[in-house]
Parts: sequence; C-alpha cells; structure tokens
Amino acid sequence: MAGFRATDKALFPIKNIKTVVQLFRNQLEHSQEPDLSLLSIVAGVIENSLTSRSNLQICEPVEHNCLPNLDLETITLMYSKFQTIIKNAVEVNKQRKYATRELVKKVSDVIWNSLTRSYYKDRAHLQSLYSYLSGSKLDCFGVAFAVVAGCQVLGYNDVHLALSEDHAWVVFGENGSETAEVTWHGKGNEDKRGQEIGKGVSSRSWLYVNNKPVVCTRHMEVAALVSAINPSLNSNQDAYEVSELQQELLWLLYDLGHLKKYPMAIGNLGDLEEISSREGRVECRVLFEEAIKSSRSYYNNQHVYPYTYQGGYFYRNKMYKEAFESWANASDVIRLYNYSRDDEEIYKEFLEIANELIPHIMKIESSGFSANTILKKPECFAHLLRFYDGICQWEEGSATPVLHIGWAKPLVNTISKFDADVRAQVNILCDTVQDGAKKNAGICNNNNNNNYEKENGAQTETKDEKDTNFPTIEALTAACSEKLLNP
Ligand SMILES: FC(F)(F)Cc1cc2c(N3CCN(c4nnc(C(F)(F)F)s4)CC3)ncnc2s1
Repeated sequence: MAGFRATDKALFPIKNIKTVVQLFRNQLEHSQEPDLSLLSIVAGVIENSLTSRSNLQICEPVEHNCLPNLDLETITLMYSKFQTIIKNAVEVNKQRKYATRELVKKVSDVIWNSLTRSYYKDRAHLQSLYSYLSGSKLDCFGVAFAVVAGCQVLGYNDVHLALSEDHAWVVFGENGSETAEVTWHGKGNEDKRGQEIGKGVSSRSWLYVNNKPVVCTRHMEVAALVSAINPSLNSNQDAYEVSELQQELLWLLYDLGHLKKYPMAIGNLGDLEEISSREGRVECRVLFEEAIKSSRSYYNNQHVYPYTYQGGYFYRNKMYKEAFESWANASDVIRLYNYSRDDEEIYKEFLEIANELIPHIMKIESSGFSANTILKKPECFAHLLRFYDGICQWEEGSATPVLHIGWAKPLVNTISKFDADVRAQVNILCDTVQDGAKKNAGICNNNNNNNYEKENGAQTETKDEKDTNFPTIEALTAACSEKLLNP
C-alpha cells in the first residue's frame, strides 16, 4: 500500500525545495507505491501558494528559496479529506483483485459530481488534488489524475493513467487490457465517461495517438503530476521557486528512469533546461533528441510534440534549417492521421508554424543580411515541401478539412522565396505505396530515419544524387498551391 509514512512526516514542516525533493525521493524509492494523493496535494499547495495573487507580498524568504511553510497539519487534513471522500462514496468489494468498469465509472462520478457547477476549465492551477480539495475545481487532466489517485486509495493498483498528447483516460483489469474515459475533452463535447476508448473513426485521430498512449506506472503518474505543475504567475511571468521545484523533481524522475517512456515530460524538462540549465546535466538539445528517440522506440513515432519541442528550440536559437527539418518530421507524423474535430490543439500548432513561424523566418532570411541564407539551401526547400505535403496528406481522407485559403498565401509566399536554381536541385522521388490507411506520394527528406520513409519509399534528393526523370518540384508546387487555391 501507498502511504504517508513516519519517514515522510519527519520532513515536516517543509521549508525549502530540497526537502520537497526528499519527500518525493522517499515516496519514489520506497519499495511500496508512491502515494499519488499525498504528492499531488504537496505539489498543489506549493504551486497555489506561490502563484496566487493573495500570497505574493507575504511570501517571506524562508532560507534562500522562499517556500510557504508546509506544515504537517495542513497536509494531513487534506490527505485524510480525500481518503474520506473516496472511501465513503465507494464501497469496495475486497474479493475483487481488479477494478471493474463500474468501479472506475463510480470513482469518476464521485469526482465529477463534487466539482463546482460551472467554472473556467482552462484556467491554470486546476490540475492538482489541492485544487480539488480546496476549490472543488479540476481541469481535464486533473479529473483523470484524481480518478487514478482515488482508485489507489481503494487499493486498486491495476488502474493507471493513459496519456495522449491532448487527452487522458485510464486502463485497468488484467494486464491493463481495459480502457475507460473518465474525463471530458475540449469544449462543447459531450463527455464519454465510462465508455471504452474509441474503436471508431476517433481511433484514427491524433487525439488518441493511434492507440499508442503513454500508459503510466505509479512512478510515471508521479512524473505526470510533476509535469503538470504550472509555474505561471500570469501570461508572461513564472514563479521562480515553482519552476525550480518542477525542474528538480523532473531530474529526480529522470535519474530514476521514470521519464524513459514519457516523451512530453522529457520535452518539459528540455524547456526548463533551456531557460536555466543545471550544472553537470546534459544540454537541453540532447533532451529534445531523447524525447524523439523515446517516441520512436516506444510509440512507433506516432507522437508530434517531440518534434515541435525540438523545432521550437531550434527556432528560438535561430537554427532555421534544423527547425525546418524538425517541423517536416512532425508533419511526417501527422500525415498518417485523419483530421477530426477533436484535433484542434495540434491543428493550432501546425497553423502557427506554417502561418507565423515560417513566414517570420522567411522575412528575416530574405532581408538580405543573412550571409549564408537558407534561401540558397535546397535541403531547406525540401524540408518545407515535406512539411506542407504532410499537412496536405493529413487532410486527405479526413471528414474535416484542414487547409483553407488562409494557408495558401503564406505557403506560396514562402515557396516563391526560393530561386528556381535552388528549387531545381530538389528531386521528388515518389512511388505510391498502398498503405492500409493512406495512399501517398509524400515527400520526405532522406535525412530523417523514421519508419515513414521505409514504409512509403518516397524521398527527396538534392541534385548531386540520382538523376531527375521525376516530376519536377515546380509540378508539385503548382499542384499543391493549385489545390490550396481551389480546394
Ligand atoms: F493529459 C492531457 F490531457 F493533459 C494530455 C497531456 C499533456 C501533457 C503535457 N503537455 C502537453 C504538451 N505540452 C507542450 N508544450 N510545448 C509543446 C511544443 F509545442 F513545444 F511541443 S507541447 C506541454 C505539456 N506534458 C506532460 N504530460 C502531458 S499529458
């Protein structure tokens, strides 16, 4: 059983980040299960006290880093409150080893029905059990996490959190073979709580990552709650102590091996390292590469965010050719999905890259001051075509259109910045490979070694490679922009 043990209680009152890390280390390294409700309450109290307006002025700097006094009393009260809510509401049939769908649905109902009637669901700091216990508010992730923590309280250690890039649900039963929705997704969609995860059209949507979710162990559920810590004070400031705590805890989880199969958590750590790097740690660029390797190794390269984490890093550091390659690799992931109305988050991601970031790069690069401009590099043109082609293919076979005229102007603008002699150096080698879900004559750069290239056999080559009896880039560009201009 998990639990709030004497060794943990001895750490209170907690006055600094080092002691919080020690509490997490105790829980993670102890042979028994880490206690999700205890750790979520502790993380939530710290986050909320350091990011809420009320506390700003009175946060006295206790020792060098200023944490509010975390006393045992406060934490124990909330910890027992959660136990009581769950145990009083759900009678447990102790004969059963595994949870049933009814049990999971019942725990979800207890959480669901105790939430405040209506509140702004996308607000920050609504992810922890502290938010649930002190304000009866949770966000979409928070509900799923609370259900898993609730099932842990009841002794069902088969119930685990399953995470896609924009949704969360649970797995349970023998070898976690059963799945169930336990929370809502997006705005204005009926929740599907209790149902098993989409077998229908939604299974081809990015939202369910082609059934390659991150299925958490207890330790990875701790990584999820740490990843969900939100240090933001407001839209352009972070509470320093909260992001420092998050970074320390992510390194603890990293060192213990619990981020190996969790690309987004590695990406989160990469972002924090870019902002303030730790002595003696790998540099953030390596972390972004590790997140990509993790997705390729454990999730059949079906996740997009590892590439957009990396692309964002390259973009911020003015490494534009590398950014184009990361974004083209992200596009190679999305091309195999069908776009559905639940995929707005990733749609916005690609829209921002195509219509804000790439045009911004083209503006800088064509201002004539960049000596070794990317506009002279055929591989940059190849990456861009692969990027756009992936989005075109994402749309193919989807019930919902992706592209509209708003995409065309930036696209044509971007492509036309490359001179004909540069474009002519890019060959499109296409062979249409009938692949279960999507035919394609896609473009992919022969530098990326993800399985897409092997599966589909389409590459681009620069001039000095094979000869050119293939449709020229002009033909493809014209076709692509033709399609865009006359959908
Ligand atoms: F559970 C849900 F529904 F919330 C889905 C999850 C999201 C998410 C996450 N995120 C989401 C992606 N995210 C990104 N931040 N920047 C990103 C990139 F565009 F730069 F790639 S992606 C922040 C952290 N980080 C750890 N774990 C999870 S589980």
